[in-house]
Amino acid sequence: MHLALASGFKFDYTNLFGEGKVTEDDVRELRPVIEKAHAAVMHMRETGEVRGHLSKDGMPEKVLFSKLPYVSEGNLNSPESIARLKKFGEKVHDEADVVVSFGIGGSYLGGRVLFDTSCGEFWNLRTKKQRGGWPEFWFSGNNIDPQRTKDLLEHIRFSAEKKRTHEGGKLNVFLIVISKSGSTFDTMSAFMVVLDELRKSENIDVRVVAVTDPSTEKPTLLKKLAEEQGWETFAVPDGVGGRFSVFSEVGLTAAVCFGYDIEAFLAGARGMDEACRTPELFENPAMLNAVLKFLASEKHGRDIEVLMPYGDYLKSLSEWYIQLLAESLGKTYNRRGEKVYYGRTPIVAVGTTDMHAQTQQHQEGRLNKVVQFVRVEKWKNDFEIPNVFPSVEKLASFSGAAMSSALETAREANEEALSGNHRFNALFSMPELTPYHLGELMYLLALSVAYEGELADVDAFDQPGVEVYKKIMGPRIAALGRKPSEG
Ligand SMILES: O=P(O)(O)OC[C@H]1O[C@](O)(CO)[C@@H](O)[C@@H]1O
Repeated sequence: MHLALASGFKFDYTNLFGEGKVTEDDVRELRPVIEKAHAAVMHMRETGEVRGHLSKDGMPEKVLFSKLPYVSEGNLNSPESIARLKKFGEKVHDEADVVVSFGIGGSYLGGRVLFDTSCGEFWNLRTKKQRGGWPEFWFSGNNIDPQRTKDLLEHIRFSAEKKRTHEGGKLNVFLIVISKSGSTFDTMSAFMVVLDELRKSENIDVRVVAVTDPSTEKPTLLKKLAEEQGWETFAVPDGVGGRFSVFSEVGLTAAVCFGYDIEAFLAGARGMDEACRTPELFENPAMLNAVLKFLASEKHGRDIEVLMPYGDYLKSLSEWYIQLLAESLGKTYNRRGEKVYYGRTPIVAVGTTDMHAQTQQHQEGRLNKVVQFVRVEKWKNDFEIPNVFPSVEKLASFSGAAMSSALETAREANEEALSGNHRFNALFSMPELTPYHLGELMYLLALSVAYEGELADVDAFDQPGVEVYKKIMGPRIAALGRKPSEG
């Protein structure tokens, strides 16, 4: 049982729907709610209005992420804004040796997915020439970690020294600071440490680019700083929450620094958005995904979702999804103000790695999980496993197999084993690991949480829970600082 798009993207829900799983009766019973949810999501698409959604300051706020895939005049992503981003990418290509992107949560995770899936683990170990002239690209500000900050600085200083010795001239470093609120401690503290240290080096030329809320009414601290210091800026548009911002200048500013095809990525998101306009449940991938996962949780107690892509470079997709699902749907109150404690718990897993770690739990632990597989059908590179030790029968037996086929065989075995023991699972299948198909998948997941918010009647676009610890932490961190009397 699967839903396939013309692009080749598939959602296979055979092991999530049917006898002993989410049943036709479950879906039938929910029909009126599903219809209302679809009408609400269509309304959100057209007007940006989501019933009951308020900003952090308690003001009505539009939800506009579903506009982002559409690049046209007057839209959040317009031909001019895309051209400007690409021009910035060209400047980075021509002038930067090193880029460091500072951000956390939505200001980090989406860019990380784009980086990992296109550049991989060894990007920064290659020479500039091997990278096609693109600079090194590092992330920072996604933790308050003194050791990694020191290691990053040491690496940049070392590169500067190397450049001075071999080529002469200064190392050109671009620091991209991404923060919608403009004052997130983790991001800003790492940025200030790195900026301050790099400025001390005479071999390094530092340029800063800020990505923040562009509102002039109540400018963010980062916006004010950018104005004061004359830094170039890009925008986190109003109405686009961090966890939905990979389709905006948040994800795209980082992406153009490593030559990512941002237009193909947005085209994939657009293709998925168009596919999700139909009111036919079994033809609408985001609605179907949300309905099946909601019912699996509410009717069958499967309220944990393990997002398990097969392939190392997709691990960050799971990490991005953690924030999307957790902040969007983990809510104490529904929109009627009743205590519901809603929220399916997301778990990161990677195949085949976690088959040797988590699978025991998935296979035999509590019957409370849905394992959501992600598969790449055709890999850009592949290896045939060679017959290196012909006399060792066991090793010789699988020689000749392609690694990609073995990877899929392992996934299928896991799927069959889980299904054979009443373990709910499903599969998103990407024809290839391209920006287009990644755009489709990430957008499907983003729109899915909009549907699920409607089904559960919770506000999927706020995150009041994260303010609680911030209120405790803020004054305590401030108290650690130097007092004015201390100079
Ligand atoms: O972009 P900002 O404002 O620095 O926020 C980073 C992240 O912090 C959160 O506000 C949670 O604390 C997320 O929702 C957000 O993605």
